[in-house]
Amino acid sequence: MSEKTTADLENLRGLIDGVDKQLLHLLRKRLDLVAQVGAVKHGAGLPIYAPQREASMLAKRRDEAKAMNIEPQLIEDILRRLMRESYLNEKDVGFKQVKLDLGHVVIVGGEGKLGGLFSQMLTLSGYQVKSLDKDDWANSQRIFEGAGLVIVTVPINITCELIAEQLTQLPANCILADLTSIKTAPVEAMLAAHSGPVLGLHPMFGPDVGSLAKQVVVVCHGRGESEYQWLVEQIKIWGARIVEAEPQKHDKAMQLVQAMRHFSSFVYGLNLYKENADIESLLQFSSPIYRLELAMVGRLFAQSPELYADIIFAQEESLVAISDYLDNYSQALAILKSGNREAFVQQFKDVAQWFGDFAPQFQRESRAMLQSVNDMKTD
Ligand SMILES: C=C(O[C@@H]1C=C(C(=O)O)C=C[C@H]1O)C(=O)O
Repeated sequence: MSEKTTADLENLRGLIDGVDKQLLHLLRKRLDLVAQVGAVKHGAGLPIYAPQREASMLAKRRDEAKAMNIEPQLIEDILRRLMRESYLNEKDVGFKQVKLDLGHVVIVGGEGKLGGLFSQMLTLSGYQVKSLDKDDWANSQRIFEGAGLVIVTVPINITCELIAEQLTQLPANCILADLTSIKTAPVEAMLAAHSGPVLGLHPMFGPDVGSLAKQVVVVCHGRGESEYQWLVEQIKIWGARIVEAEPQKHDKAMQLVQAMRHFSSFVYGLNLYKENADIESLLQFSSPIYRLELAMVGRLFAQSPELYADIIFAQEESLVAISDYLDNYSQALAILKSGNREAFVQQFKDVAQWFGDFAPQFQRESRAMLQSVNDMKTD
């Protein structure tokens, strides 16, 4: 059945359609300007992401919106979405090549998704990239000859063994790097296998990001920083933020951020499966936050089980973090079973106090996310 309407309504809708078309023309104009910005940045070697320019632009537009009686958050939302588009469009122009006399790059595991992304970014920056995968080891000698950078991005459980067995004969000045999501053991293995420059990298994002703008790449220094400083600069030009970390400190954080978090998402999914939950009807009854949570858990199961097994099994110490979680769950459940509402409320307050200013900050951030979850609804 078609929706009801009136002549007046249709008239107004015609006018709105006209305004929306004008918006489209303005968007085209903005995208063309951004493409020019991309070309200029490419020439000048400037990063794709300019946070200060963004902040000052947003502040001005918010003020102007207020003066025009427009909700400032409306223009901010629109501009942030447009800026995301800008990063993708700027990327297509390519990036300045920081190191001109490198020789070629070899990506060990280049057929993997993350390897593919780095291969694309390096190619867009003018480097010659060769991929080395399972079937290519017979030719590895030839592929490594003249290489200026070798990036290892293979499953965690074979990374150290592969480095120790296959990467001992690299050219002396070649930089050896890895993208593994743990850092202590791979960096040690690289330092032992190769006498040249070594660094550990951990991109804190999945291969489906589209652009590296605002994404974080962790850098663990190994040896010969001055030799690989250009690579760090190159990654910054792609728009990423660099966070330097000691490998041990990084790995400790991963026990909570990755192993424990992914494991609890896994159990959440496992529980829905065992309860034979009806996702369709759960979604119908779900508030936006529940939908977001379900999306976060559900997306895990759209990915590779091996990848998550690798991440969760990577560090034995993660078992402690995961067992602690289970203990805390049991203790909280005991409070619930005992019907001690007071104790629950007290613990809630303790945790809230510990979160401090982060709690209201997370509430603000999630409000915007929840609103866009709601915007996505179509029926
Ligand atoms: C267009 C630029 O690049 C990026 C995109 C921006 C935009 O779309 O307005 C603003 C700043 C940059 O992060 C720029 O630097 O001006």
